[in-house]
Amino acid sequence: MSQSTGSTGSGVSPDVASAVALEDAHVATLYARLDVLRAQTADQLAEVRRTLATGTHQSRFERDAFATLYEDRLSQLWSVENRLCFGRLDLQPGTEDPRRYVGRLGLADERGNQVLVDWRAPAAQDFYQATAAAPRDVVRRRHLLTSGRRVTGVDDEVLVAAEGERTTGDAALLAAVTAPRTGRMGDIVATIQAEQDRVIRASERGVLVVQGGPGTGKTAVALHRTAFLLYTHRDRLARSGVLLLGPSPVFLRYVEQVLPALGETGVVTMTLAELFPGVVGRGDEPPAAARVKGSLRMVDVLDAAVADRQRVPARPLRFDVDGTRLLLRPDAVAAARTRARRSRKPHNAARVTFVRELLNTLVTSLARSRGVDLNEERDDLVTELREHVDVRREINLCWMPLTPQKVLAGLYRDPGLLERVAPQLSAAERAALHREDPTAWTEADVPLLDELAELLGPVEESAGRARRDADREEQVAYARKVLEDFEASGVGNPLVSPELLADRFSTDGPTGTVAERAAADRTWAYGHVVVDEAQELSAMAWRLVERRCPSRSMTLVGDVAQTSNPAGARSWAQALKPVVDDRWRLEELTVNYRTPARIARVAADVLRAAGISANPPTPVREGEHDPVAVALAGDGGDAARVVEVVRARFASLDEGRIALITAEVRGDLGSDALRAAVAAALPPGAVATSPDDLDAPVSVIDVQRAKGLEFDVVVLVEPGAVLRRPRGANDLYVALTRATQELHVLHAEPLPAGMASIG
Ligand SMILES: Nc1ncnc2c1ncn2[C@@H]1O[C@H](COP(=O)(O)OP(=O)(O)OP(=O)(O)O)[C@@H](O)[C@H]1O
Repeated sequence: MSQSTGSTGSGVSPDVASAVALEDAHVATLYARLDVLRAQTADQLAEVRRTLATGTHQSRFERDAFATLYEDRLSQLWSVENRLCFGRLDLQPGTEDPRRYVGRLGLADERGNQVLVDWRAPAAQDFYQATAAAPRDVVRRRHLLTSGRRVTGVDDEVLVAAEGERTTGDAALLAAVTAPRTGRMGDIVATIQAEQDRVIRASERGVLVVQGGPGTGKTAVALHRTAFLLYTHRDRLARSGVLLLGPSPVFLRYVEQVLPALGETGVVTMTLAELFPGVVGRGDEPPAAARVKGSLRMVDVLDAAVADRQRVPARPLRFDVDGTRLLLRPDAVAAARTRARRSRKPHNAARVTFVRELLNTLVTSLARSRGVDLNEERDDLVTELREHVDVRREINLCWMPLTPQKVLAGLYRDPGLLERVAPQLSAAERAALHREDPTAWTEADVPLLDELAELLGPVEESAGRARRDADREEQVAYARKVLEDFEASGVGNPLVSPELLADRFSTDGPTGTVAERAAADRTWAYGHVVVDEAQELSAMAWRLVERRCPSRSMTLVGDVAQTSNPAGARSWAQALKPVVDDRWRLEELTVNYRTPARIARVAADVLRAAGISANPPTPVREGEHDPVAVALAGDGGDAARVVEVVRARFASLDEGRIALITAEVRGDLGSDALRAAVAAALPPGAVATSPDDLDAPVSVIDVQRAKGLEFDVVVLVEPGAVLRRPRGANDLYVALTRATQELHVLHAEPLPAGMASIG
C-alpha cells in the first residue's frame, strides 16, 4: 500500500512538523548555493567584460562569446528561483545516493557533490515512475510544498506493498489542479505523473503519437518532453532546432512561459499558418474550401497547374532577328518541353533545359539562314538570340519562371483553369476554391504553397550562399574552442552547441539565431518536431510537416475526438498512413487533470449521443459544482441575460478566469456582440478586448478559439448551435471540457442530446 502523510496547514503532528523543519533547512542550503553560483557567475561575466574589452577583433569576439555563455548561465540560474527543489526520493539502503533531492536544475556543492538532481536526469526518473505496484528501489517519495524559499509542508508516499498504479503526490497534485488559473500555462515538473513521464522520456526516434482526451496534460507533456529532449540530446538538437507547432497564436501565447521556466528558450514555436516563409495564412474561409484544400487530391491538381504553365504554341512562332527571319515550330517546342520534363527537375530548374533546347534549335536555323559556321559563331549567335526581345518574350510565355504564390493565385482566380487542371474535383469543389481576392491567404493555403514550392524550386539560386557558409564554418570552429575553455573554467555545463554560440555572438549578423534561420528557411530540416492538436492537420499539412522533418523524429499529441477541421483526422491510422504508413507508435494518456467529474460526465454523454467512439479520460477529482443550465427566452433580451450571468459570476470570483464561449463570431449572441455587451457591464479592463488577450479575467471567444485553453468558469451559449457546425459534436466536447471548476450552459434552443442531465 502507498501511504500518504503530510500537511500544509495548522495542527500538524510533531513528526510532520520536524520533517518540515528538516526540509526547510535543507532547501535553505540549496538556495544559499544557488545564490553563491549566481554571484560567481555575475563576477565572471563582469570580469570577462572588463579584461577582454579592448584589443583585437579576435579578443572582442572571444569576450562576446564568453559573455554570452555567462549571461545564459545567469538567466538559467534566475529562472529556477520558484520551486527550486520540490521533491525527495529515499531509496533502499545500499543504493548509490540513497537520498536524492529533485528540482528544476542540477546543483553541486563546492566540493562537487551532487546536492540537487535535475528533474530530467536519469537519477530523477524514479521520482515520477515509482509506484506501489512497481516501487523500483524507492522506499519513500516526498513532495515538498513551498512558499517562496520556505518549505511549508511535506506530502509523503511510503511505497511498501503492491497495489495498482495510482496518481502520485496526491496533495501536491490536487493543490496544482484546483488552483485558480492565470491565463498562462505553468510547468508541472513537481507533479508529473507516471504515464506522463513515460511519454516525456520516450526515445526521440521515429514518430510518437500521444493520444489523450481533454485535460490529460498532452500540451504539458509535449512541452516537458521538448525540454527533456533538449537536455538529453542538446548537441544535436540545439544545432538543428526543435519546432513546436501549435493550433493558434493565442494558444502559443498561452504556453509561451512554460519552456523558459524550464530553462529552454531556443525552440521555434509557430502555427501552421506561418510555416511558409513570407506568407501568414490568417484569412477566414468556408469549411468546404478548407476540406478540398486539405485533400490529397490537391497533389495532382497542383502538379497539373504547374504543367499547364509549360506551354506549346498552337501555331509556329516567327521572329525577325536583325533582318534574319526565323521560324519556331510547335513540335520543336514540344520536344524541348519533353526534354525539360524528363530532367525531373522542379519547374524553375527544368526551365534551363527548356531554354537551352529552344536556343539550340533557333541558333542552328539562324546560322543556316545567315550561311555562317555554327561551331565558330555559336556563342555570339546565342547571345544575340538571348538578348532579342521577341525571342525572350515568346520563350517566357511558353515556360515562365514561377513562384508558388503566382501559381496558386492564378488557380483560384480562373475557373476555366481550374476546370482544366482539376477534373477530379466536383464542380462544387472547384467553386469552393474560387475566390475574388486570391492572395488573402488562409491556413489551408500554406501547405499548398509549400507543395508548389517543391514543384517549382527556387526562382534563382541565392548569390553568395557559398561564401556565407564558409564564414559560418569558421565561426563555429572558433565557438567550439570557446566552449571548451568555458567548460574547463568550471562554472557549469554550457547550454548551447558551438553552432548556437556562433549564432549568438555573430555581430555581423548574416546568420541570425537557429530559430530565426529556421523560420526563414523553407527547406530547414528540424531535428525534432512536436505538433500539438495534431488531429487538426489535413493530409496536405502532413506532407508539409514531413518535409520539415526528414528524420521523422516527431512527437504528435492530440485527440481525434476533438477534431474540428473538416479536413482533419478521424483516426491516427488514417491520418498517418500517407505520411509514415504504419511506422508510428502510440502512447495514451488516461487521466483528466482539468475537468471535474461532474462536468466531464456531461461531455462524455455528448460524445456518446453523437455516436463518436472515444474513451473519455478519468477525471482526477469529482469537483464541487454541478453544471447549471439556464433557459433563455429566445426573444430580444437574451444577450442581456447572458451578460447578467457573467456579471454575477465575475462579482463572486476572487481569482481565476471566466470564459464566455459562443457558437459563432457574429449575431446578437456572437462573440463580437457579447464581448462589447459584457465589457459595458463590467469594470474597465475586466474583459479581454480581443480573443487573443489572455490577461483580462473575462474572455469572450468562439468555440474554435477555445481549443487548448482552460478557464475556472465556462459560460457556454447555445450548445445546439455549436452542434450544427461541421464536426459540431467534437466542438461541443471541446467547449464543455474547458472548465476547471464551473460550467453554466445558456440556451434558447433545447439542450442537445447528452446534456439532459444538467439541472
Ligand atoms: N501532472 C500534472 N500535475 C499538475 N497539473 C497537471 C498535470 N498534468 C496536467 N496538468 C494540468 O491539467 C491541465 C490540462 O493540461 P493540458 O492543457 O496539457 O491538457 P491537454 O490534454 O492538452 O488538454 P486539451 O486536449 O483539452 O487541450 C493544465 O492546467 C495542466 O497544467
